[in-house]
Amino acid sequence: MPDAAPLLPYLVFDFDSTFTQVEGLDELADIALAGQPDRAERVGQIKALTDRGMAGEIGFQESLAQRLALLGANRRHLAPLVAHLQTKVSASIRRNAEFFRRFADRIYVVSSGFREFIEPVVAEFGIGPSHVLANTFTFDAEGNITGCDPANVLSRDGGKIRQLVLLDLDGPVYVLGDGYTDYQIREAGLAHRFYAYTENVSRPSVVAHADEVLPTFDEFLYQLKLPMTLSYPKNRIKVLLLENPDARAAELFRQEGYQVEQVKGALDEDELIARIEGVSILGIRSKTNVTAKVLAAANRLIAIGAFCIGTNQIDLPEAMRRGVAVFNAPFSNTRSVVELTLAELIVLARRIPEKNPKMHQGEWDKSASGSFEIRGKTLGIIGYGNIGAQLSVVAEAVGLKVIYYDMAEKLQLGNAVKAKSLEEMLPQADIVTLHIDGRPENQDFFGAKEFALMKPGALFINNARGHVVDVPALAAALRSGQLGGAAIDVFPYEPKTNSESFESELRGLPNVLLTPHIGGSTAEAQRNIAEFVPERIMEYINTGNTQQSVNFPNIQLPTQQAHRLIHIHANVPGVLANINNVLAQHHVNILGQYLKTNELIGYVITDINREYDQDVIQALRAVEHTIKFRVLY
Ligand SMILES: NC(=O)c1ccc[n+]([C@@H]2O[C@H](COP(=O)([O-])OP(=O)(O)OC[C@H]3O[C@@H](n4cnc5c(N)ncnc54)[C@H](O)[C@@H]3O)[C@@H](O)[C@H]2O)c1
Ligand SMILES: O=C(O)CC[C@@H](O)C(=O)O
Repeated sequence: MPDAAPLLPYLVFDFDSTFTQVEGLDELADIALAGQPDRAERVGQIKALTDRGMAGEIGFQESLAQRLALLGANRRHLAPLVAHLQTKVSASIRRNAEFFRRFADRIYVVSSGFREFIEPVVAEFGIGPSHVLANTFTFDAEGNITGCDPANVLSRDGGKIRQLVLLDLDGPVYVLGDGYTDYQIREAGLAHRFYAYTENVSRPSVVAHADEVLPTFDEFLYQLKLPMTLSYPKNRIKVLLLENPDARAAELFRQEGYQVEQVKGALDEDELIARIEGVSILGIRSKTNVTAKVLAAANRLIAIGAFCIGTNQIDLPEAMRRGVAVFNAPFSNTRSVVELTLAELIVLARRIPEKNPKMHQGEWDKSASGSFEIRGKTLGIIGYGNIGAQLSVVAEAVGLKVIYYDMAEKLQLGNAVKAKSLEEMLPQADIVTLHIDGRPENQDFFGAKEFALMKPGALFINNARGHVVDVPALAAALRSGQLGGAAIDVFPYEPKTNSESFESELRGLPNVLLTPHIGGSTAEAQRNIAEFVPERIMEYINTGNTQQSVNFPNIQLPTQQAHRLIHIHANVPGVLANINNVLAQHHVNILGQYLKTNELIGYVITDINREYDQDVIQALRAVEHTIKFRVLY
């Protein structure tokens, strides 16, 4: 980017809750009052006074005098305070430390806080003492803080205004701060713009008066086209979370600085199309179908997070064609499904689905008829993937014999025996459980023919996907007694929200346990998923690494001191050569490059040695067959 120094206005920064995430005096009180019985109460009083002062409810001088009286601080508390504040610099300011060092002569920190702790904190950012305008403490002979220097204009009401008059800056002035006194500089005509800085605190009375609101410093740099560490402010990234994933997911995205919007249930195609514009990250579970039409309407979509294992609800090839990476949580709820399946096969073997409702109706039906132990029985597992294989181990531990069938070659665990076909397996199994994935080819995978091959009176479990079983055939097998019972957690159509009723011909059939798709619905699984998926997506957005993506070539390139470019293109010959020709024509040196392709797309991460200019970016975007191009940093 070109050097913006001559164009840069003077930037006047507030310190407390703007440059740093906290209020210096509040933190000093916390340190000074450590070990005192009334610490919490006094710190609370000091914070309340700070807030009232910042919101303009009481005069600054009055707020300061009252706070200092409560403080009881000493000179020896200042060193630990500084060390603490150095760890509390606002994230986006620390991220752009280079900007501060480069333009330090245009930056002033004007604060009603105290020079004793501000100077050492901002020094790390190249801002020298002459560009720090703040109060100074007064001390008694024992080093106790007694007050502040009354001669300093900043100790009085309207102090920041007077300070700006004294500064007499010879160019446009932009003020960035979280407090009312920062806005007053603009109100007094001493600044051209006031930016309400809300990264740490957002005060309605201040925001209401702002020319612009800045959720981060990146946003300021982006708006003014100034050099910045990120290529795009994180606060502009919109996340839409559907189907209520664990609250941790929204928390992690918000911590990253993204805007998060949540919808409790699933959305149908039209509803999603109406919401998807401007969304960069879409989070769903198993009930929202992300179709080609939805993807066509998604003008800013970078990634989709499936907060579950299954991804059959997403048009993965179309997402790929549009350069949208999809991530899921392939193992986070595996154990939960295994435990449910184990419980179900015991419960079905004891005909509990029939006995429990009878008890609730007052009927005592004590009988061993149709009940059996699972010890020594044969469990047939269809689909020996993550869930099927783990179930195999647990089932053997409780005395079941395991026979499994999978279309792919799988590592045989324990004493499990592989069946070459369903025809070989089904007549042998006392209980059959499905754990295949939901790919479209598996539609009606298990139907009348397969039920007929099972042992008469055997049990059937489907915790995989609803559409892989022919439900009318299942109902017929249950009614005829060919099946002794079934546990079903997944259905071809599932209600979108808890307020929609559940319709199925399986309702009311004997020894049938129906559950509302809760195989993975445990606190542990949901928490694991809510961490796993956002972490993968943020890693992709921040570094370009596609590790564990279900539709993108998986690339993991270590970060290095470089600028990183991400290029997604149709997998046709010559694209990489064209990218490298553009870089060579612009004299850009490649420090590292990795290309991986799959059947539809090519994905290239390129690390380059110097700041890119807009011409290179435009030329790279124009490379034929480009699907998406992103500059990461
Ligand atoms: N009920 C729930 O809440 C819940 C929770 C998690 C996962 N699931 C579902 O469970 C299923 C299994 O999950 P997983 O993590 O073990 O998946 P996985 O991908 O690890 O395993 C699936 C296995 O099925 C095999 N397979 C696919 N189609 C087959 C076919 N036609 N014939 C034979 N084998 C076939 C694959 O080769 C693979 O080994 C998925 O459908 C998933 O969506 C449901
Ligand atoms: O929680 C869900 O909606 C889906 C759970 C499960 O089917 C999965 O695919 O992980």
